[in-house]
Amino acid sequence: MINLKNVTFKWHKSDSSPTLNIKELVIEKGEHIFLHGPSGSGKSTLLAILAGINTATSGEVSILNQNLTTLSNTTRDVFRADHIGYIFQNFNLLPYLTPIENITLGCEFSKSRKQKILKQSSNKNSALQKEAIRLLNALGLTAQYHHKDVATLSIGQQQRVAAARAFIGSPELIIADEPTSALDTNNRESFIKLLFEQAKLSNSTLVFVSHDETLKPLFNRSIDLINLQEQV
Ligand SMILES: Nc1ncnc2c1ncn2[C@@H]1O[C@H](COP(=O)(O)OP(=O)(O)OP(=O)(O)O)[C@@H](O)[C@H]1O
Repeated sequence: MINLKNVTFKWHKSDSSPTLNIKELVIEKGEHIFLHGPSGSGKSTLLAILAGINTATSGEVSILNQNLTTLSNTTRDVFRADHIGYIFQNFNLLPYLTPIENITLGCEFSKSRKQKILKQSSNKNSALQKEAIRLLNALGLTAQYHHKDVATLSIGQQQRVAAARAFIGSPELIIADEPTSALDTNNRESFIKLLFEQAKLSNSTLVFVSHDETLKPLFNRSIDLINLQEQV
């Protein structure tokens, strides 16, 4: 599913040492990975490389057998929209749209994700909306909030919208960057369990970043970025 070989990444050519220096990273389809490491160790940088938002300075980054380093920027953007759902640290939702609008809009960027939903539905007009509502309910946002502006929702509620947007159209890979940092421990665990349920339903691999090591036992495998990095 994910294969990294001899990957380095420098933010600037003049940097004396790379931010990332990873000899090998293999993640299998369906794994739920907990990625951790101290602040500044490069977790968000690595996620941006996996998502093709940034490109490796050297080495090979292969996702679903596609070497991202050989793709043009436009093709990489299409690849990301088709295969990757990203839950951002600050959610990146459009504040004056409703949860349903935010989620269905996410799907407009990928023909293949949209098609997956339309294929399973007899009513093509309402299929995307229905799927958005199913995901919001499954992720714990009750109907009374589905049509309110996202800006009026709490952080925990916005987080559920961001997760639903990532999952719509069942992308193969879900990347989550510290999405639980604003929640208390009980809510973190229950949110992660809901993420796992959706990941299972859509057969998605999950890479989840957090500082909070108490969450580690919930996952199949944890990766410490400090151990993964080659010392230079
Ligand atoms: N846009 C950028 N331009 C230049 N340097 C950057 C940029 N973003 C991050 N860095 C640097 O890359 C290093 C790794 O940052 P990154 O955000 O990946 O760490 P992190 O492990 O996700 O940290 P945190 O847990 O605090 O979110 C840091 O030294 C940071 O200063």
